[in-house]
Order: sequence, then structure tokens, then C-alpha cells
Amino acid sequence: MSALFQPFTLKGVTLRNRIAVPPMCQYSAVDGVTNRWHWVHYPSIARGGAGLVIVEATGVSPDGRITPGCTGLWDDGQIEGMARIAAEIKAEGSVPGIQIGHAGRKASANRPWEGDDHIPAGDPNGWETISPSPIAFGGGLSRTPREMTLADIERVKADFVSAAKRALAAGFEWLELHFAHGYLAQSFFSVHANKRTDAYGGDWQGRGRFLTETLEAVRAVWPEHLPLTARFGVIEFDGRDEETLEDSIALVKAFRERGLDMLNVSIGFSTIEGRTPWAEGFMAPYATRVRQETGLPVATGWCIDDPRVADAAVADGQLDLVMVARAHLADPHYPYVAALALEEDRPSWVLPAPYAYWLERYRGIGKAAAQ
Ligand SMILES: Cc1cc2c(cc1C)N(C[C@H](O)[C@H](O)[C@H](O)COP(=O)(O)O)c1[nH]c(=O)[nH]c(=O)c1N2
Ligand SMILES: NC(=O)C1=CN(Cc2ccccc2)CCC1
Repeated sequence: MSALFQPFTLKGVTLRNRIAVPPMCQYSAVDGVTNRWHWVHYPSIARGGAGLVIVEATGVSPDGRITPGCTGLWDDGQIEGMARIAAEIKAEGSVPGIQIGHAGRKASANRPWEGDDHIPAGDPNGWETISPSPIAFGGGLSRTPREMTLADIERVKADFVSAAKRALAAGFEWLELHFAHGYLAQSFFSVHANKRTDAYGGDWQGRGRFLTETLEAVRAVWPEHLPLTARFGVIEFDGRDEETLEDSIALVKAFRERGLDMLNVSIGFSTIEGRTPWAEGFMAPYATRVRQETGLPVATGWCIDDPRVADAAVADGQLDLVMVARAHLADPHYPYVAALALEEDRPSWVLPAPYAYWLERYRGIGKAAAQ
């Protein structure tokens, strides 16, 4: 059996394989409430065989959404729709995960295919954005956010805790804090976005304080036997990578001391000046370094579609889980395709019996007849 199809146990949860579907915004909710789009999307992907399916970035507050179409867990009324998703993912054999976050200065934006830019100030569809400092991201996200007060910081931390409780009530078994991609938590850690001179700014400890305090508060309400993870941008590709990596790894050690179970290693995306070196599996070496220096299990993704590349990353001890995102939009049965490519034993049975039987019994029968 290939490394990619080995089960993975973290705390009290076991994944059927090392393929994880990371969160992917669907921009299809209304007032943060899920609907038929999500109720078809998520079970369909889980049916494809991934070990873990993580539901998209879900706002801990209305102003924490990226767009008006993003999901939320700021209100008990949002639990029912999410509970349906968690139950359906589980029924299909995947572990149901969810990511919760606050979009910070990247919030109040149009959907990517509707501009991917800030909703104009004064437009009733948008809202005021907040961030550690009054510094705009730039480009299409050029609105200057309001600098957060200490009261704002306390409110948002409390919102993370409330959203975590709702995620648990909805039946999710894996929680990921969104600490990446230039959103609020990443902005606190970023020297580009955080110029505060109080306890939430300055050195890596100060810039990391919102993240460590939020993690600590969520850990207190998230059951010990269920994985509590974070997706965190450890590098910005802004010309000061080694300095950033050292600060990031120091902060990840602080996360570990506060009960983080695994790190989903990602990119900061907190400065428009960043130059991401796009390439197949380009983030895997950074994840391996985090794994080696912190002892935490790690996941990462970013352009890992080829099953052989994914398998090698796990087999070589670089990653514990491989995050495969867009490939699952192209083909929700990606794990079946990977099982074929890796010549797994009876690969069809990565899929449920109604599909697997026929794919196995009559595979290639048309071509065989042609020869
Ligand atoms: C449509 C869509 C939506 C999202 C994403 C991506 C895409 C394509 N990504 C990033 C995603 O999880 C993944 O890291 C990247 O797509 C890179 O992986 P692939 O190269 O696509 O496998 C993303 N990441 C995250 O942490 N939370 C999210 O909600 C989203 N939303
Ligand atoms: N909510 C998130 O964390 C998102 C991350 N994305 C990063 C990304 C950049 C480039 C290519 C794919 C994804 C885009 C969509 C939303």
C-alpha cells in the first residue's frame, strides 16, 4: 500500500488516508447560512474518498467574512445547515473539518469573479473593516481598515470561542483556525500590517499574541480528543524569508505549548509586494522544516496534484497530510484517480460500492474488445 493511502490518527480521530481537502470558499451562502450548493458540494467531494474534508473559511462574525457570500458560525441559526454538512461528510467516510476565521482588512470584498475587490465604502452590501493597524492591503483591497481597540481584540477572540463551540455542536471533529493568507490573524503577525506599539505589536511575541491567546481560548472549549489545528502563513516571499521563518517557527512552538495538534503550513499573503515562487509542491520543504524544528505533525498543499508527488512527500517523511484543493474541484473523485496512478490494490474501492463494483468489474472492457 502506498504511503498516501495509509490511515492517519491524530488524537481520537482516524483518517482513512493522507489526502485532505483544504478549505475552499464557495461564496454561496446568504447571511452566513449554508444551502443546497454546500449540501451537494461537500458530500460529493467526500464521496471521492479523501480522508479529511475541511469546510471553507467560516466567519466568526459578520464582519469577519471575506465576502457577503461566505459562511458563518456567529449565530446559532447557522448550526443546522452546518450540521447537515458535517453529517454528510461523515456519512461518506471522510472526517468532517471546518476552518473558522476573521478576514480583517481583506473583508468586505466582492466574489473573485465579481471583482475580487473591496465593496465600495457606503455600499450597503459592505461593512467597515478592522485590522491591527490602519494600513490597507492595496490593489483591489485598498480600503484603509480601522485600527482595532483592545475591546475589538477581546470581542474577536470571544467570537472565535463562540464559533468553535458552534462547530462542535454542528458535529465537526476537526477544527482549523484560519491564521493565514493575509486575513486578521496573519495581519497581527505581519510586520507589513501590524505597526502597533502595545502588547499586540512589536517583536514576534507581541505580533503573535492575538494568535496565541485565540488558540489558548479555543483550546479551552475544544475537546482534547478532537484535533485542534491552524493554517498559518510561515513565509511571505517578501525578501526577508529567513527572518520570517525563524519568527514563524518560534511562534509555532508557542502554539504547540498551548495545545495545537497539527500545523497546516501555508503562505502569509499579507503584502501585495509578495512574489510567490509558484512551482509543483513548492511549500513542502517549508512544511518539513516546521515538522523537524517543532515536532508537530504538518500538512501543506499548494500545487501538489500529481499522486506520485503527494505519495513521495508522505513516504519521505516531509508531510503527514497532503492538502489537495483545486484538483478536487476538477474531479471530486481525485483519490480514486490517485489510487489508479499509484497502482493501489483494488483502486475502485476508494469509491463507494455502487460505483466501485462496476469500475472494477468492467474496467477497460471496451478497449479490450477493440484489440
Ligand atoms: C476556490 C478557492 C477557495 C479557497 C482557496 C482556494 C481556492 C481555489 N483556498 C486555498 C486552498 O485551500 C489551497 O491552499 C490552494 O488552492 C492551493 O492548493 P491547490 O494547489 O489548489 O491544491 C483557501 N484557503 C483557506 O485556508 N481557506 C479558504 O477558505 C480557502 N478558499
Ligand atoms: N479564504 C482563503 O484563505 C482564500 C485563499 N485563497 C488563496 C489562493 C491564492 C492563489 C491561488 C489559490 C488560492 C484565495 C481564495 C480565498
